[in-house]
Amino acid sequence: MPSNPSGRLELLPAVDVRDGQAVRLVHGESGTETSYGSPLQAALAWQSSGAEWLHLVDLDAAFGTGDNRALIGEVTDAMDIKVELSGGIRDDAALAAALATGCTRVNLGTAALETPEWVAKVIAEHGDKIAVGLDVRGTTLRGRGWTSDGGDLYETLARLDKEGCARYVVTDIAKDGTLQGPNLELLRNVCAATDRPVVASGGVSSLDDLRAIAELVPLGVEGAIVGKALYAKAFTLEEALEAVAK
Ligand SMILES: O=C(O)c1ccccc1NCC(=O)[C@H](O)[C@H](O)COP(=O)(O)O
Repeated sequence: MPSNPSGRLELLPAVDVRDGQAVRLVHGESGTETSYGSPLQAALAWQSSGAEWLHLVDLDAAFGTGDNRALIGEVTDAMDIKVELSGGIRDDAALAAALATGCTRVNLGTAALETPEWVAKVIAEHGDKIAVGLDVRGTTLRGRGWTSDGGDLYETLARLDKEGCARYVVTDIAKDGTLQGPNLELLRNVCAATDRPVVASGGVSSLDDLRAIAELVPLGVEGAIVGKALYAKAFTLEEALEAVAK
């Protein structure tokens, strides 16, 4: 089901923060960081290039190596555009801190695997301010910064659908940060299994990749997160927005 009335694929440039720096990882693995400097400067650059969304990740919170909460708050505060916050949001305190930044929505990952009752409760309380990140290797979900196994993708999806989850952010970890192209088959399969909108994440390498994801909008893909390709200057955000404009 198309969720985006414009029929246009939304783009979410990513700023992943580790130890106060904007970084990119390969396969989401700690220790594979390439640093790209100030998260605030990166976010402001995407905003001035015309982004409607920012996908902002606290990698330290995701890996359990601390957090960048103050910096994440500063970046979110500086944005006039919509912000999706991800990374380590696993309890009431972290969720309250994330929502208090004024972000548009938060992305829960590990919690959906380890504390499903809590996730059902916050979905009921906060509706579409909550998305769930389905981070997979094959069809096995991964949690804790993608370091622990968390069950079957489609069983979890069916449970979350029943609980009223508004939206899913689907990442093929094997593709993430590799510039190898998105997993279009996975996106098609997830769209076939749920009527909720899907945000695609991981692997985008070219404008043709974005055009291929945009072809899936009628199936239910609403947006695409773009990280490494923008930092590696494979294309500009302006070119990306133009490529998916209807
Ligand atoms: O989102 C998370 O919580 C997360 C946790 C642990 C490792 C990575 C995590 N997110 C990574 C991203 O969301 C990337 O920014 C996104 O998939 C972009 O990928 P790419 O375009 O391949 O750089």
